[in-house]
Amino acid sequence: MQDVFLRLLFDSYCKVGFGLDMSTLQKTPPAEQLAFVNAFDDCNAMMFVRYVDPLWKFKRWLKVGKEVKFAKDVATLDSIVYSFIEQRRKEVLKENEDIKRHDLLSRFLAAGEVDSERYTDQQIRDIILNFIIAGRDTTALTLSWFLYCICKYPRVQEKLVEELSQIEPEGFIEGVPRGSFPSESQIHRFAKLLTYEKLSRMPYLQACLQETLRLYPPVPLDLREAQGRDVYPDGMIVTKGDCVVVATYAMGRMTFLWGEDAEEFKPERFIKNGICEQESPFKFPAFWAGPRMCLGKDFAMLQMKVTVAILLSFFRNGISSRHGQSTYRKVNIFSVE
Ligand code: HEM
Repeated sequence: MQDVFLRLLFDSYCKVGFGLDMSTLQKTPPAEQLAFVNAFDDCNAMMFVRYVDPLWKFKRWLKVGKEVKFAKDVATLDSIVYSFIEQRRKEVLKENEDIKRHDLLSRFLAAGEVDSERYTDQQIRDIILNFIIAGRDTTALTLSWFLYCICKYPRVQEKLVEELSQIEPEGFIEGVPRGSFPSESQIHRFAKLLTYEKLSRMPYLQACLQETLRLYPPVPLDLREAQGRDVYPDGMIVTKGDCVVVATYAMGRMTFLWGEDAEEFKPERFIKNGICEQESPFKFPAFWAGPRMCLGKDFAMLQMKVTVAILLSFFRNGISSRHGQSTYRKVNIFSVE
């Protein structure tokens, strides 16, 4: 499922970022799209290699090893992204209402029209790629761990499905033959019911996602370099240039923060009086805390809620009933060893 989520999120963020249908969820995506996603993934992996290889600059200068492939991948990304930018610039210049798009790229370019020196193509490339890098893997990994958790804890899955049944209390799935997959149009019809307001009124769904992020944060460690001397509340001294690591993964499992059941997947810990409470980001820093917090937090939560609502409303892991009778398709696609 992780691969499917990565593709889903890639398509989704490319749509929002560039206004493009990447179609990587298809069995055979178009060649240009495939070249883009492969170059994107390889560049991402190379960033980590550079992080741990102190000789990477030397290798780049010598044009040897992985640096050769990296340079090619960057060239592939550049040529594709710059052609998107050029295409959109032409559209924005036409000022034709019919083709006015709402993707980030068109918005940046339109803003640049007001003040033509505002963004260079390179800046726009970096903003859009950064948006996809920041959003795709984090959201896809959280969704993958979420599925793992609800398969491991069927009680939670059952409770969540019950909450999700409010979306369409009339039984949207009636008419779908038992044991068969719903059609695309049935899924689309259901997806249209998922308004922001409806999803905001689902405390258990929010709590399940928060609980997943507590136990399996997709950014498990975060680093900062101290700009000056500081003394921490426990007396530890940090001097200028020290590297400070915030271990978000470990923090999510600390019993003094979360209680003796810290290791347990228990969304109820966030629910108080029927409302899902937001923890202080300094206790729960999955999206970081302080001035450089994640800018895409609300967007990511919404994207995950929509995905979960659709998946769990149509596909479940061996749970049989809603209101006593199975009105959901019982398709065992999610199972945990
Ligand atoms: C579950 C999903 C996500 C998680 C857990 C997450 C987590 C984080 C974390 C921990 C940081 C701080 C990184 C650092 O400064 O070292 C961060 C920053 C950021 N995130 Fe996210 N993120 C998620 C989704 C997204 C999405 C969907 C977007 C964009 C649509 C996004 C955009 C950003 C941006 C632009 C920053 C940099 C903010 C700044 O430096 O001022 N994130 N995110």
